[in-house]
Amino acid sequence: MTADPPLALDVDGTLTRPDSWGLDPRIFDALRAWDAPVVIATGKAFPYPVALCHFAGIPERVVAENGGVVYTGEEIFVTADRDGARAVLEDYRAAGYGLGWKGADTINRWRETEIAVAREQPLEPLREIADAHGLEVIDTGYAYHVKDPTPTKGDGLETMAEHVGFDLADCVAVGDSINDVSTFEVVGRSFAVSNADEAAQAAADEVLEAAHVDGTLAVLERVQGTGLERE
Ligand SMILES: O=C(O)COP(=O)(O)O
Ligand SMILES: [Mg+2]
Repeated sequence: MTADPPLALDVDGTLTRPDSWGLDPRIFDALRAWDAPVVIATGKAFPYPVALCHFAGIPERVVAENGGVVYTGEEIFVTADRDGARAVLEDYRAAGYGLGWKGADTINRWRETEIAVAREQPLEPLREIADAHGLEVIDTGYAYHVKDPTPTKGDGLETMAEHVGFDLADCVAVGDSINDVSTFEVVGRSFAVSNADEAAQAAADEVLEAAHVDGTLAVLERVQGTGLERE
């Protein structure tokens, strides 16, 4: 029997609706029907992709916080610490800036290894301060992430593949931004949705014609049943 290939899917810009914010509901059935490991690889804090898997009714296999936290469904790996990002935030605040999130900042509340800053905040001083602390700022198009240059989503995916027991050469990835480049570098087949940023488009094996979840659903249709032969 031919199986489906393992998947590594980004969330924002990749599983979301083209016209507005939030997941496109069509993705739930597609993920649930998938006959191979599905890894949600995101820059979002750990609980978000766990909840996505939970409500989609699929095993919880997540690479969160751009690789800082990996949950294989059995074991949690936290491979970065947050002290550096905290120090950057302190200096950024001392310079008169802030995180920029409204309400109780649920974006960062459960984040364990990095800090996300709203994109309305000034980027240059954040970059300068992060640089002075040996950290980087990546702009996903949804937030500025203050993080260690490693681990990356790709590193997290390697941990996942090793523990779940699939081959990354068989894995298909879809993403939309610079934080997906490391994913694209470690998988067998990579696709950037048409709304992807320059870095993701350049790194992907193929840039799709369709945007957001329409692009992702088109990939799923195309690669379904193209995994390894199984007994
Ligand atoms: O958290 C972000 O900024 C983007 O999230 P994503 O990696 O799922 O697209
Ligand atoms: Mg994204």
